[in-house]
This record gives sequence, structure tokens and C-alpha cells, in this order.
Amino acid sequence: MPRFRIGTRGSPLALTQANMVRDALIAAHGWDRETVEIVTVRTTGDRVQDRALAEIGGKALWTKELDRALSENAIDCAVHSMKDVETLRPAEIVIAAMLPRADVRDRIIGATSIEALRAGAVVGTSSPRRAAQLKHRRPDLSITLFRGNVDTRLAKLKAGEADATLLASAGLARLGRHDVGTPIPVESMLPAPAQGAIGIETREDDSRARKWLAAIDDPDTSACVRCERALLAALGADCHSPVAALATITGDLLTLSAELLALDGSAKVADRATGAIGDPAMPKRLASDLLAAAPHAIARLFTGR
Ligand SMILES: NCc1[nH]cc(CCC(=O)O)c1CC(=O)O
Repeated sequence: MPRFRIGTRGSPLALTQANMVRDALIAAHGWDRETVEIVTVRTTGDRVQDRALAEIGGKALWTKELDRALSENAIDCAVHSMKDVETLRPAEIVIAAMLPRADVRDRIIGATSIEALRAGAVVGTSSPRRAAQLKHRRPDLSITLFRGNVDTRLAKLKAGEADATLLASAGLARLGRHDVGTPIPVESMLPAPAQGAIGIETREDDSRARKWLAAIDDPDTSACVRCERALLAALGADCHSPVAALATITGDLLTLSAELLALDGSAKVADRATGAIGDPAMPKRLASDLLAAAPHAIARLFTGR
């Protein structure tokens, strides 16, 4: 019986996700519960709570410390919300598996829909994508910065710091908050790339861990999320960019829908493309089509790769 160490951040959501991975491994391999250990690692993103993440300089906020723990062999795998994982990863680390994707939608809390918000309402969010999408639909709204974990944000809303907030359905559901807010259809608000997906990374050279993790991989989730991340990479965007994207599979085909926004919501370009599952050219093509169609206020946010 192996001893397998799962590295995770210490937030309630992260710990829940790590436990989902533990349960999936135990079920897939018939391991005893005690053989899988959960190791908590504190990240920069956990420490810095008072500024917008984009302001701190963005990348690797949630992954750096877990990457180090992996390379020092202090853990055997690391569990992430794929939405928070930058597209450029160290060569010695691989995404070995993704669990079946949860509900990809955002939920609105404090109103029953974006339209139902009163004129001039204040919405709390720290997501440039959500802020831009809201302002695009409702230029009368004002945005206030909401950071912290799910419970902190709900407490801020309750304290009257905003009229409404938006949170990912997946995170709320994993925390047992199925009853909070109303889902927004993806046709009204396209989610963040990789939203709702839990990924597990391991060392590239750890063939044993890779094999164990491959057994809990959901191939459709992996294909869709890899395609959404390929679009981000091709745009030169990261999880702080005002980009939404969602891939879906029908039969043998994968359709990728995406939109880029100006930060203030004053402009938006949207497009979609269809290709074979795993076709690396399709998301690149969609990225260049989007950039070609984008007005300056949008194009200047992206470097394109
Ligand atoms: N950036 C924070 C973050 N990262 C992943 C989730 C939710 C879970 C998921 O999308 O898989 C959240 C919270 C939120 O956006 O409401």
C-alpha cells in the first residue's frame, strides 16, 4: 500500500477539493484512507488579502509554493482550481489529471439576475472579467473590490458593502452552499477559462504518480480545459485578463466560445470555433481572429503569442 501526499492550499475550498481528489484516488485504487495524506501549503495569494491580485503583479500567486513543495519531493501531487493556474508552467511539472467538471456558471447573489439589479447598484467582485462583463451589460453599475475566500465575500455582502456579488457555482456547491444565489446562464455571462475544473499536477518524472492520477482523469474535462488554456496562452492572457471562454464537446467535435472585453466594459469581441478534440491549431486560430477583430481598447490588453 503506497503513501501518497496531496499538496493543497489551506482555504476551505482548497481543502474540500483536495479531499475530493483523495476520495477519487481511494475509490479508483482501493487504497486505505490512511495511505493518502493531505499536506497544507501556504501561498502568496493566501497571505495577501488587502489588494487586488492583479496589482500585486499577478502570476503564480497560488502555485509557486506548491510547485516548490513538488520539486522538493515534500508532496506527490498538488491540487488546484484550474482557473487559478497560469498557462506557462515549469517544464518539470505536468497536469496529470482533472476531475469531472462541475457547473461552469457564475451565480449572482443579492439579485435574481443582472437585469434585476437596481439602477446604479454596487457589485462586489475582484474579477476583471466579471467586472467588465457586468459593465458591458449594465454601464450604470459600479464595481467595488471584493477579495478573500467565499465566506468572506458573502459576509461583506451581508454587511452591506455591496448590493450583489458574483461567485462561481462550482466553489459554492463544493462548500455546500447550493442554496446561495441564482445561476447566470452562460449565454448571459460566459465563465472564466477553466472555471469549475479541479486539476492535479505532479512531477514530470514521477511515472508512478502519473499512472495513479491518470486513473481519475476525466478526458472530456481535460480536453475542454486544455483548449480554453491554449486560447489564453495564445492571447498572452492570464487569469487577471478580461477573457471568458468555454469549450464544449458534441460527439467528436469541440466548440470553443470566447470573448474579450475592455476593462471598463465599453467594448467586447466574441467569437467561436469548432475543431477536432485535441486540435492544437483551433484555439490559436480563434485567438488571432479575436485579436484581429478587437478594437484598440481590447487589443492593447493582450500581447498575443
Ligand atoms: N479565483 C478564485 C476561485 N478559484 C476557483 C474558484 C471557484 C471554483 C472553480 O471555479 O473551480 C474561485 C472562486 C470564485 O471565482 O467564485
